[in-house]
Amino acid sequence: MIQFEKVAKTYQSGKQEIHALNGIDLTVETGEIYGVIGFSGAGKSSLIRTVNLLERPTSGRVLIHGKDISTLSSKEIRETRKDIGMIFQHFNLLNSKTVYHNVAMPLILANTPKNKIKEQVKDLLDFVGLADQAEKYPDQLSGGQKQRIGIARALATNPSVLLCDEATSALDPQTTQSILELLRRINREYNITILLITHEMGVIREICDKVAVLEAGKVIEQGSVFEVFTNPKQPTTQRFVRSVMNDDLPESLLNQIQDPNRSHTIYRVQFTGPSVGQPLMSRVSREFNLDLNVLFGNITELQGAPYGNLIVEFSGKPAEIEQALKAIRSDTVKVEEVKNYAS
Ligand SMILES: Nc1ncnc2c1ncn2[C@@H]1O[C@H](COP(=O)(O)OP(=O)(O)OP(=O)(O)O)[C@@H](O)[C@H]1O
Repeated sequence: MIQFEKVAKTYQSGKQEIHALNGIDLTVETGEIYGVIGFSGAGKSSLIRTVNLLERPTSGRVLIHGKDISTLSSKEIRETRKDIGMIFQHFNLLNSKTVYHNVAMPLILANTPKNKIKEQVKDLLDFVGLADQAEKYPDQLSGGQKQRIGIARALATNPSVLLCDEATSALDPQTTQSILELLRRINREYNITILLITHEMGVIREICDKVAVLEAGKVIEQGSVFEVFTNPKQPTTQRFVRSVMNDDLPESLLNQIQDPNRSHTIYRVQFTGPSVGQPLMSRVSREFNLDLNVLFGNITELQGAPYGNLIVEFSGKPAEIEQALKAIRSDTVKVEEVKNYAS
């Protein structure tokens, strides 16, 4: 478990103070994949770097498995660092060393016997799918392969926590997908807690259990990925969710929705879980004698559960529309009027 308690970080840049983190409270439970998202400068790197003391908080505490890391002795810090692996956007590999040597490095530093190192590096390279690349140098590998080496190296000391600093930001979408799958395997098979930072909401949707949105050094929204994606409250969160939920309407429809003189009312209908796939709209249309015009619709999967999203134009008598909305709404179906789609 990782706990941030009122964590603040202020940098001194000449005479100027930069408040990168302004009182972060966040708990990452053991076994979770927790994503922190934010635009550039939000404070993501500063936050993740406090976990392994690459940065020390100016105030507040970071606890790992209940222990305040700022109170540890140098020996305890070395031990704690072995328990926390980290991977980076630009991989941070030693280009003058072979793949084998890069992965072996943390074990060499920990004075592990040579035959054990050999055995462990073989297992790690097998796990990341690069057993046949041991004698190559990083420059001879693709970005995805380099990140796999970074992951193997991070796992060498058997950590219980893995920190991922924009680990897929330098990779193409297909390679990103395969690295995210590998991270999910690491989490599921070894029960390693993963804290990742990213500016890509797709990464959060793909593998995270929980998400926190960071803005100007503050957590502005947090919760399960399902909750945050289906009901984003803050404008910044809404922008991030929009960036991946792909419900952009064509320009002509947007104009129609935003026309203050339009006579029909437009609603967003969100279905979750068992309600997805039921012929609710056609039933309501028949029952209440309404014309329903579906302007947009998609079904996606969030954390293994289906989630449907429709933008529907309702035309009919206001009293009947009101009745129909009442009939549609339930625990798993949310309806709200779309007043300004672009906002
Ligand atoms: N060592 C430093 N000295 C001075 N200011 C810094 C330092 N590191 C970060 N900052 C500033 O702190 C703020 C937060 O930076 P940080 O790198 O944590 O954000 P970020 O969300 O990770 O951004 P990015 O995605 O661009 O890396 C920024 O204004 C940045 O310029």
